[in-house]
Amino acid sequence: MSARDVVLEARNMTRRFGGLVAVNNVSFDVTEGEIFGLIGPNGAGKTTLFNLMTGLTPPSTGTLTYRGQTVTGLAPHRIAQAGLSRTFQNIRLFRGLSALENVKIAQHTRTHAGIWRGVFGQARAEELQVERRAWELLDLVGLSDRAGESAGNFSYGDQRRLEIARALATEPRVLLLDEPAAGMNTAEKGALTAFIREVRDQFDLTVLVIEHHVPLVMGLCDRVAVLNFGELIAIGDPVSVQRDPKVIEAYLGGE
Ligand SMILES: Nc1ncnc2c1ncn2[C@@H]1O[C@H](COP(=O)(O)OP(=O)(O)OP(=O)(O)O)[C@@H](O)[C@H]1O
Repeated sequence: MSARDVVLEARNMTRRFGGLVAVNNVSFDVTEGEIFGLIGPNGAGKTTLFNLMTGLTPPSTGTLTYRGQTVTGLAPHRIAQAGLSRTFQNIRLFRGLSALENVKIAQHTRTHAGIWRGVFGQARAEELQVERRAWELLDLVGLSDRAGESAGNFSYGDQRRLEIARALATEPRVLLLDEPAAGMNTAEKGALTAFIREVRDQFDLTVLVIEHHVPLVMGLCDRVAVLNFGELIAIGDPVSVQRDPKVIEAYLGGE
C-alpha cells in the first residue's frame, strides 16, 4: 500500500438513542499513516462515533470499512483483532494489578496461549515473549521503572500512557485515542504531541484522536473533523478548520 491509501471509510454512520440522534449520517475517509483529529463541543457525538467504529455500540445505520473489509457488526474483540485498538475517555485499567500485568493481559487478545496449552513448552515460550514485549511497551511509554506498581497509584497522565501501552499490545494498525490529554498536567500535555508522533512512526500506525485541548489538536493532527450535534460540519487541515465560520459558530454557540 502507498502512504496515501484509504484505510478507513465511514459511510453514513448514524446512531439514535430514542429520539436523540447522537451521530447523524457521518461519512469520512482516513488515509494510511495520518493523524486524524475529531473535535466538537461537549455532547457532539465524538465518543459515540468511536464506539460505533470499535464495535461497542452498533450503528443504527451506516458502515465502517477497514482496508476494504466491513467491520460494522463485528464484536469489539474481533475489530481489535482486525487491527483497530483504542483507549477510553474514562480510563479502563485493572487498577489493582501492576502496570506490567495490565500490559500482559492486553496482549492475550493476540496470543493463543489458553489454559489447556499451559502444559506444553510452547505456551511457556509464548508467555516469555509476552513478558518481554510488555517490558518493551512499558519502556516505550516511559513506565518500565514502575512496572511492579499498581496501576491505580499512577497519576492520570501515567495512566493514560499505560492505556496507550495496553492498546499497542494488541498490535494495532489503527489507534483510536479518546482524549489522551485529559487529566494531564501542562508538561505532560506538552510532551504528548511528540509522543503520539513517535508511536505512529515506530509502529507505522494510523491514529484517530478525540481531543478537547485545541493547541494539541492543531499541533498534532494532519486533518481534523468537526462534529456538532452529531453532524460532521467541517473536515480539513487544522488551520482551515479553525477558521471555518461553521466551526467558530458551533464553539461560540456552545459557550
Ligand atoms: N448510551 C447512551 N444512551 C443515551 N444517550 C447517549 C448514550 N451515549 C451517548 N448519548 C448521548 O449522545 C450524545 C453524544 O454523546 P457523546 O458522549 O458521544 O459526545 P461527545 O462529543 O463524546 O461528548 P464529550 O466531549 O462531552 O465527551 C449526548 O447527548 C449523549 O448524552
